[in-house]
Amino acid sequence: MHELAPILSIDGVTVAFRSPGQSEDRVVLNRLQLSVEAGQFICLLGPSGCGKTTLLNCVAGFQPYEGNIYFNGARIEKPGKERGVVFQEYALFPWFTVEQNVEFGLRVNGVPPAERQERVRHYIEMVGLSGFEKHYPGKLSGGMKQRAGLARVLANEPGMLLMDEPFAALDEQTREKLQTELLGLWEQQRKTCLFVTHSIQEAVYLADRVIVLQPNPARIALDLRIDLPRLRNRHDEKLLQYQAQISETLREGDNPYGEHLSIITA
Ligand SMILES: Nc1ncnc2c1ncn2[C@@H]1O[C@H](COP(=O)(O)OP(=O)(O)OP(=O)(O)O)[C@@H](O)[C@H]1O
Repeated sequence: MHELAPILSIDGVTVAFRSPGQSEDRVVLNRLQLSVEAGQFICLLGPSGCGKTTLLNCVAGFQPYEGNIYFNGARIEKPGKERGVVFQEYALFPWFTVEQNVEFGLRVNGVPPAERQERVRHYIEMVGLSGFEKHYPGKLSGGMKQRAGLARVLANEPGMLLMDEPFAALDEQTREKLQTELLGLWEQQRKTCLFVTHSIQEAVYLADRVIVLQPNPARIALDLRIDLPRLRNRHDEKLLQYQAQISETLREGDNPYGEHLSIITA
């Protein structure tokens, strides 16, 4: 049978850090392997400090690593506009309006003015911020800031979205709303997503595939396909079974630092 070539191939990736005052490196990622097919929505879950952000940063091109990461066949060496990163803290310029924030990356990337304007309009509308173009981030709610942050990244039309706990700073109601909106956007474009979260519920609601990492160094303890159509019912029995399976894996984890208590299970 013909196998789809992965769009993202993480092959033997190792990252070690030297903490201040320590004489030895701490290996956070050790020869990690992961293949992601185009269009897949992957959630990375694991105890605090296990290396989720480090892995995402390697794929974003922010973090040097040993081994190989290929995106669309090219080795990742530095950040690139084909990989859009959405952070928890919105990463908006406070002195720019919403539309100026969305336009900024397009200017930097030399997109011609007419196309820039059209893309700004299109993506602001897509995230539901039409009417707020002239507003400054300081005047927006957390959910609206994250919508603006998403529009800013989507406007660059990246091939993949890298999201590091993008909804963690939001209240529960807003978070759930944005999760559903994100899936709406994802259904339209089917971009490959790598999404870091602490929330098991968020992971099973969003993902095609949940990757559970265990720490010291990070290893894949569970690679779980979430085989349910979207939009999912958050109380669906099968969804709750997936949640229980993930909780169980996290409990079984060997975690001498006891940091897994930060995982949100309920
Ligand atoms: N630049 C750095 N220098 C030294 N140590 C680092 C650096 N970046 C990360 N680390 C360490 O690497 C480990 C993994 O960090 P990372 O942020 O990737 O974990 P995480 O799983 O994303 O954690 P969290 O869920 O709390 O965000 C942690 O022990 C962290 O302290």
